[in-house]
Amino acid sequence: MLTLDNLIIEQGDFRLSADLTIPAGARVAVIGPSGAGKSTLLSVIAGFFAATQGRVLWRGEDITQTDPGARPLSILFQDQNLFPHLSVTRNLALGLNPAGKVAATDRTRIETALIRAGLEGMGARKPGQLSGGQQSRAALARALLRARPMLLLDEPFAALGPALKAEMLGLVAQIAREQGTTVLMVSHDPEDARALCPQTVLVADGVALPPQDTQSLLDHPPPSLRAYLGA
Ligand SMILES: Nc1ncnc2c1ncn2[C@@H]1O[C@H](COP(=O)(O)OP(=O)(O)OP(=O)(O)O)[C@@H](O)[C@H]1O
Repeated sequence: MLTLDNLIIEQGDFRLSADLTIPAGARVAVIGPSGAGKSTLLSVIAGFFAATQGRVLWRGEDITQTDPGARPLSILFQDQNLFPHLSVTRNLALGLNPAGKVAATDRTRIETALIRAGLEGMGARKPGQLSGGQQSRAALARALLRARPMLLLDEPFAALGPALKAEMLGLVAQIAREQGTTVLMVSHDPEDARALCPQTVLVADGVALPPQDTQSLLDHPPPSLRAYLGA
């Protein structure tokens, strides 16, 4: 269970509050107007940005001051996921061990993760030698390998075509089911939310609301969401 306990997040004039709980193993979309604070909220959970007030708890344990690398989560962005100068295998190895040494047992696990992500035999390539979709797969393979309890997704598949995006979302859902992962996914596409996330956190008007049913939220959007959806 992820708890955001009376969080106040401030950034210049921007202010966002969040007081909510996400059950362990839930798949939750984070949607709301541009600039509402979705990415900032994920940054606070990941530990890249400190809230002004309040606490972040995982399974009741206060992780507010925990270093990003020691938090029980992986995060995927639209870009900046892979180190361009390292091979795919070494990029994945960094997910297992920050020193990046590839032990023999790790090699087997890495190859298995690559196969799962549809990248068999591509471990020696640099990210620049992969297509955009293959780079997304490699980043997802690294998250799969890390097997952290939480997966934060910040529009990671936005640049992909519809078929590839659907495939990647399917892979996320499969991994999340198998590993019992709690998924929080920022998306600008309501259909992504419907496809992957039964629950949604609406971020609008300075507040991140507790998760609510995705279907009924999108079918009956409040005014703050209606304008954004163009509904
Ligand atoms: N470094 C910064 N200093 C001050 N304000 C910032 C900074 N970075 C972002 N902001 C502001 O914080 C607010 C939240 O930004 P954030 O990127 O979290 O929104 P978002 O909901 O993810 O937007 P989008 O959907 O457009 O990606 C915005 O109003 C933005 O202008």
